[in-house]
Order: sequence, then structure tokens, then C-alpha cells
Amino acid sequence: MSALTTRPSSPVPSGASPSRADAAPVLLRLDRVTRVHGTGAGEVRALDAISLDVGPGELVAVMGPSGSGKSTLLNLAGCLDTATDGTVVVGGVDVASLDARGRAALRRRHVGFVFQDFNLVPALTAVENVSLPRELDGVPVRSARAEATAALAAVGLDDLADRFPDDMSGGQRQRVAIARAIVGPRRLLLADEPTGALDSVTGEAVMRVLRERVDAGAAGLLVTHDARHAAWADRTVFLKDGRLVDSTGRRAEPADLLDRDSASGDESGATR
Ligand SMILES: Nc1ncnc2c1ncn2[C@@H]1O[C@H](COP(=O)(O)OP(=O)(O)OP(=O)(O)O)[C@@H](O)[C@H]1O
Repeated sequence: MSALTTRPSSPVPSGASPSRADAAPVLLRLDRVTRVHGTGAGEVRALDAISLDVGPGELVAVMGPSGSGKSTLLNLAGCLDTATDGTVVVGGVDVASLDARGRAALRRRHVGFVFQDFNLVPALTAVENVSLPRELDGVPVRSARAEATAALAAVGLDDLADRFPDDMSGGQRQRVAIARAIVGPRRLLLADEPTGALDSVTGEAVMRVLRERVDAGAAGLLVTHDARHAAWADRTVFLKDGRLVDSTGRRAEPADLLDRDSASGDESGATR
């Protein structure tokens, strides 16, 4: 495990509470991952030797300016893209060992995405939206619906299962999107500005749901520009020009990575 993943004040591996330390496999591991986009003069080193582990029960916030590599990081973690160099392990599987079909299967099995704009299908009810990825995965409709109902209950929306997205508030739609991300066995949650389209009160409520899912055993990677939302994470990593840096912009050394207590979000007054 990379030393970068160890919390400065913690005697146990990254993200694991002492009680969970022994049982906590890493759901996402990036080991010296580099991603170069383009070729020749147009070459961009979007990520440069990034190492990061995220385990069950751990929510990691990713912050950084536009173009610093946040989306590239999420795409690699979500098996939508492959590294130029280094190793990406999702759910214990080295992504480089898989072809496109294998990566898609790994993604469906392990990864749930939560996007800023929800990406719900308007013609489908909440429960149909949530069960759709499982049905596409070959799970029988009855089982997929049962899983979807459980996922909706987990985000407090079981009473709105038959409602269409257009008849829901923004926060309710985003909770459906979270339910869709966690339905079935998937436990790696990748969220890209999931509260961006929401007012602050609703955004906080969505963060609380994300946090609860992580506390229930998922691993989460949250891209955000908002320190109040980063304060919900166990730790925050900062990207700059494709590199992990500390909050002052220096290249991160292990002791520089911030845990939740010292992250800037704590100064924002955000509460859990
Ligand atoms: N497909 C691509 N081809 C060429 N360059 C790319 C490609 N995708 C990303 N880049 C470049 O890689 C760098 C990192 O981009 P990325 O989208 O990961 O940043 P980001 O931090 O997510 O930015 P934003 O906050 O604006 O979404 C940028 O310089 C970007 O222009």
C-alpha cells in the first residue's frame, strides 16, 4: 500500500476505523498512475504518478482547479479509461488485465456513478430507473426491482418508488441517482459534483445520504469544489497539474495528506 494513503494520526490502514481495519479490503487502488492524453505537441499529462487507496467505509474528497485531472481520475477509477502507466485496481482486479468488455463488466459489478445532472430516464419511474442497470446486467426483473426498492429505501425514498423524475424535487432526483449508484452489489461510489445543481440545504441532505452509504460499507470518491462538502469526507486530496499536492499546492508527501479534522472544510462550519 502506498504510504500516501495512511492517515497521519491513524495507526490503522487508510480509511479503516480500528474496528474495521482487519476486514477492510481496498475497493480502489491507484498505484503511481499516469494518464497522458493526446500525442506529440498536443500531449497532456492529465495525471502524473498518482497513488491513492480508498477502502470500505471511506469517503475521499478530490479538490483541485479546472484541468487539474479530477475527471481523468474518476474515469480511471470507474474503468471508463485506462492508465498510460501505473496500476489501477478496482474491487481487487487489475483493470489493465481486462479487455473493454471485461472492464464494462467490472464497472457494472463494482462501480456506481453519481453525476451533477442526475442522468435519470424521464420516461421511467424511480424504481425503474434504479433497477435498469441491474436488468441490463441480466438480473431477472423481479430481483432487480427488489434490489431497487431496497436501494430506494436506503436513501429514504421508498414511498416515491412509482413517481417519475419530473414529478420530484432536485434533491429527490439526486437521491434516486444515488440509489441507482448503490443498487445491487456495487460498493465503489464515484460522485462528480453531485450537489452542483441543488440548493445548499438539499445539497447537505444529499451529502448526508452519500456519507451514510459509505458508513454502511461503500467506498466513495467525491469530486467537489465546495469545502463544505469536502468536510463530509474522511480526508481530502488536492490535485494540481495532475499531481497530488497538499492544500498549499506543494507536492504531497505522506504526512501532508489531510484527514477530516484538519481539512479546510472544518473551518466552514459544515456539520454532519
Ligand atoms: N480526451 C482528452 N484529450 C486531450 N486532453 C484531455 C482529454 N481529457 C482531458 N484532457 C486534458 O487533461 C487535463 C485534465 O483534464 P480533466 O478533465 O481531468 O480535469 P478536471 O480537473 O476534471 O477539470 P474540470 O474541473 O474543468 O472538469 C486538462 O488539461 C485537459 O485539457
